[in-house]
Amino acid sequence: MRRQIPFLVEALTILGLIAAPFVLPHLGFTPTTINRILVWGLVGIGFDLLFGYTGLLSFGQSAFFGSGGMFAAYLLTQTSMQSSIGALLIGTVAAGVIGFFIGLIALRRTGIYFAMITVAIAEVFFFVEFNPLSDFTGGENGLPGVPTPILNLGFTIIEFSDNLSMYAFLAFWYFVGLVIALRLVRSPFGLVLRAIRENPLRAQALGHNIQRYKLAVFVVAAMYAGFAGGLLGLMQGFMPPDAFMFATSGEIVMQTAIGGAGTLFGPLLGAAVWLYLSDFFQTVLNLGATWRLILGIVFVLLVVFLRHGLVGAISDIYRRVRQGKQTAQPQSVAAVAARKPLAANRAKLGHKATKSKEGVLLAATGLTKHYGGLAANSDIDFSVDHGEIRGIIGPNGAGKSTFFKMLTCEVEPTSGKIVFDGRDITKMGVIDACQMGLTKSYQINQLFEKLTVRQNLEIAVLGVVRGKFRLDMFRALHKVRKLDAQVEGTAELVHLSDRLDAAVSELAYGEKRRLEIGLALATSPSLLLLDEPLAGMSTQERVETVALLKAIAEGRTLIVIDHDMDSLFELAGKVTVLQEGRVLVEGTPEEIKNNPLVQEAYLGGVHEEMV
Ligand SMILES: Nc1ncnc2c1ncn2[C@@H]1O[C@H](COP(=O)(O)OP(=O)(O)OP(=O)(O)O)[C@@H](O)[C@H]1O
Repeated sequence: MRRQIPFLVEALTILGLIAAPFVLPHLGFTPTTINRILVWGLVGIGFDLLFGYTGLLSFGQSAFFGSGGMFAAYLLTQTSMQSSIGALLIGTVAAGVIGFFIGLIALRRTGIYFAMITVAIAEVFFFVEFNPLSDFTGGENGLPGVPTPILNLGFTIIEFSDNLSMYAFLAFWYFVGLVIALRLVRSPFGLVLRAIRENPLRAQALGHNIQRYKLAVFVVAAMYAGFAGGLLGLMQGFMPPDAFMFATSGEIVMQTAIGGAGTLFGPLLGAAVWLYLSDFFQTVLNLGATWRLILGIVFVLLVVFLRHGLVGAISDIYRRVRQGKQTAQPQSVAAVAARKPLAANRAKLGHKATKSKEGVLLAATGLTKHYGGLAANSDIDFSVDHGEIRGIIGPNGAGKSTFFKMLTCEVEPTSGKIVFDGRDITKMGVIDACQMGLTKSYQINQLFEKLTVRQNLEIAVLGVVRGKFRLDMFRALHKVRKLDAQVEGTAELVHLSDRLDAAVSELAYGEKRRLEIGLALATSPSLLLLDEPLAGMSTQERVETVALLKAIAEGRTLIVIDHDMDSLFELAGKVTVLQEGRVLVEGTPEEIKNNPLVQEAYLGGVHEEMV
C-alpha cells in the first residue's frame, strides 16, 4: 500500500488559506470575491460529496443554501438571538432537517428523474420564499441588517468587520468543513458512497443499504449548503433572496464541473475561476449582459477539454507520472496456476464454515418466475446441503440465471418458497440475503471499475463487518477490525495480492473475473453462487480459474452454473440440469453424462463435449 504523509492535505490547505488573501489580489481578485469563493467552496464541498462521490446530481442545493441562510439571518435580525455561531448552527440543522424530508422523496428515483425532482424542489422553495413566507424572508427585499459576527474570548472581543478579518472567519469555517469532508471520504462510509457511484446494484448485492447511505449524504450536503448560506448573510450583512434562485444551484454544479468533481477542492477552484471571470467580464471588460454568454462559452470549453476539471487534470498528470514509474504487470498464468492459496489465509477469511454443519442449507419449493407470458422458471424443487458443491447446467435460455436471481433475492418469485438456513427468504431483498450469508458472483462482471482492487474488496468486506448501514463518517478505514486481514486473505485466494493497488480498469479480463469471484468470497458467504465463472475466458484462463475454484470449494457450500461441462463435472458432487425453466434431471456427474434425456436436451449443442 502506498504510504501517505499524515495530514499533508490539511497542512497544505492551511498554507494555501493563509497565503490566498495576500497573493490573490495581485492576480486581480477583489477582497469580496476572495471571501465569496470560500462561501461557494463550502457549499461545493457538500455538493461534491453528493455528486462527485456518490453520483447524485442535484440541482436543489439552492433550496438548502437559502433555507439555512434565511433561518440564521431571521434569528439574528428578528429575534433576540445574538450568537452568530448559534444562528449558523441552527440554520445548518434546519437545512439538514429539510434535506432529510426532501431526500426521502427525491431519492425514490435515480438518474435524470432524481435530478428533475431536485430542479422542481428548487423552484418550489423559490416560490415559497417569495410568496407565502415573505413575512419571514423579506420576499424580494431579503433580510437586511444581519450583524457582523463577533467572537467573545473573555479577555477580548474579536469583531469580523473588515474584509481581512471576515476572510479569516470564513477561512476557518471552510477549513473545518474541509476537514470533516476529508474524514468522511476516508471513512468506511465514504468508501460505500463511491461504491454507490460506481455500481449501485453491486453495492446493494454486497449487503449495503444504499438508499440509507444516499439519504445520509443528501442530508450532509444540505447541511453544508445551509451553513454556507448562513455565512453568506453574515459576510454581506444581508441575506439576499437570490440565494434561493435556481441559478444558484446551476452555478454550484458548473463550478464543481470546472474545478473537478470527486476532489473536494474542485468546487473551490471552480468558484475561483467562475467568480474571477464573472467579475472580469463585468467590471473590467464592461461586457454588460453579454458576460453571461462569454462565461457560458468558457464553461463549455473548460468542461469539454478538461473532462475531470482542473483538479482532475492535475491529478491525472500526477497519476500518469506515477504509473510511468511503476511496472506492475498482470501475473503470468503459469505463476498463478502454480500457486496454492495458503490454508492460513482461508482461516483469516473467517468464512462461515459449513463443514461442521449438516443437513439442508437451502431449499426451494415450487419456484416459478413469469416475465409477462414467458415462464423463465416453472415449479422448481431444489435443495442444497451444507458443504455440498452443486453444479447447474442447461442450454441457453433454460432459466439458470433467473433461478440464481431468485435464490439471491434479486428478483421475487411469482410463486414458490425459498428457505435458507432455516429462514423463509422468499420475499427478502438482496441486501438482507447477503447479510445472511448468501451471495453470488455475476455472469457479467459487476465491479467498481474506477476503484482499486483493494477498495473493491474492502467494499465487499465492509458489508459484512459493519452491517447494512452505519454512520461511521469519522472512523478511519484502516481502523475497521479485520478489514485488512480479510481483504488480503481474499486477494491471496484469488491470486490478486500483487494487484491490490491497481485500478480495476487496468486489469486483464482474467484478473477481473477472479476479482468478481473475490468480491463474493470477501463477504464470507455460507452459500456462494457462481454464475458462469468461466464465461468469456481463454483456455489458459480457464485452467487458472478452475484451479482457483477447486481451492475455493474446500469447506464451502457452492452452487456453480457453467457451460464448461468438463470443469463443472470435475468440481461438483451433484449436478442439476435445467431445461425450459424446469428441472430435467439431477444426479452425480457420471449419471448426468450418461442420461439420455440430458443428451437429448443438448443434442446439436454441446453433446459432443459430453460423450
Ligand atoms: N428481465 C427479464 N425480462 C423478460 N424476460 C427475461 C428476463 N430475464 C430473463 N428473461 C427470459 O427468461 C428466459 C431465461 O433466461 P435466463 O437468463 O434465466 O437463462 P439462462 O439459462 O441463464 O441463459 P444463458 O445460459 O444464455 O445465460 C429467457 O427466455 C430470457 O429471455
